[in-house]
Amino acid sequence: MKAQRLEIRNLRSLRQAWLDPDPRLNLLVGDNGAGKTSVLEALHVMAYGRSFRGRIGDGLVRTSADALEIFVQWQEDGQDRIRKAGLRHGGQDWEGRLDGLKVAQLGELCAALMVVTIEPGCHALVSGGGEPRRRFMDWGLFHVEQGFLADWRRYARSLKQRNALLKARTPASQLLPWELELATAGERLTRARRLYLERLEASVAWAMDALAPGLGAPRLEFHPGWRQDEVSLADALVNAQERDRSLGYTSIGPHRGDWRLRLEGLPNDEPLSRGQAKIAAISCLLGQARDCATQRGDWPIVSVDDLASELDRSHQRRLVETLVSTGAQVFMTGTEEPQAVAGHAGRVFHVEHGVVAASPAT
Ligand SMILES: Nc1ncnc2c1ncn2[C@@H]1O[C@H](COP(=O)(O)OP(=O)(O)OP(=O)(O)O)[C@@H](O)[C@H]1O
Repeated sequence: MKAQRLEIRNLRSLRQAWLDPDPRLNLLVGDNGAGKTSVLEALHVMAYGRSFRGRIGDGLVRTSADALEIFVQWQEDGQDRIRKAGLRHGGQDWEGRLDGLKVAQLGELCAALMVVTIEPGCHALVSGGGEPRRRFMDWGLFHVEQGFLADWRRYARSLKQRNALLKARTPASQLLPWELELATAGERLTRARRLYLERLEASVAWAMDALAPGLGAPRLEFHPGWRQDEVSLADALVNAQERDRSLGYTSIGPHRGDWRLRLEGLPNDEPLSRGQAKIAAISCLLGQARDCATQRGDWPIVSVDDLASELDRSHQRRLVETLVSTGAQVFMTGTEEPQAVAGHAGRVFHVEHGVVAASPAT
């Protein structure tokens, strides 16, 4: 995917910004607090319905404005059709348009535009809690597996119902229909997640080999969220009823599913440094982008916020060269032009006090 036009209004310090990006590497340069990350947040919001720095309601709308506005025009690789998405979001209320038509759900915009964001906090993907890893799996499946979203919604709906009944201490017989629904959708979700991670391993290995061969071959170890090797989800839910009733929520199932990155170069699971964790996480994200490209014939847009954060020069160079070799469109921020980017940037944007200005690449 190649963004041809990006317009942003009232997002943090950006009152109004327009960018006509290069189809390859775009560099956003400026001092701390200038508004570089906010440009990447705009792309991320359109692709995920939230920022990588929190929800839209949590300070994304410019102080004194009612709502932020984002417009993206892009073309999918190998397609003539020009696509356009617009979003106006006030933190609660929102309006979205896709190719000129009003959308009923934010998910329609998220399904259209694929963006993979590499940001300073992304090391949490390998060293943090399960939530970002579940989102990672489900984002990949959402974009490459038809039918996954329907199963995911079915699961989320029945989980909500079961939890409400548990809280109300409803008799076990009334839980059963929801448990059946939960188990059917949950087993399907789990099968899709397992197959996805098995396939993804090769793409993560490709990225790891390019970025940090010393860490060795990766293995993505799947945890379904219950003892799937011993019992079906339907039986596990019945077995957990007593405990869940006292807890007031469903304690097992795919909503507790997870995966862990295991590295051949660290056979005893020695802890990774922050920089190593970041490189490992970047490898997972790049692997995911490559899997999308293989499955859909179209690379997602890749955003890299603060290239220099946690990465030494050699890893910065490896990352830039790997990204350039894929042909993906890349947006990258830095307080100055990183050495690793020299000669690669198609367009440089200078960001100062919330104003974005393009200048020819040097
Ligand atoms: N809701 C808001 N309204 C107005 N300004 C805001 C709002 N939220 C944040 N800001 C301002 O926007 C700026 C943050 O911009 P951003 O994080 O994009 O900068 P940056 O160039 O990426 O900085 P750094 O290099 O430090 O990461 C800060 O100056 C901050 O005070």
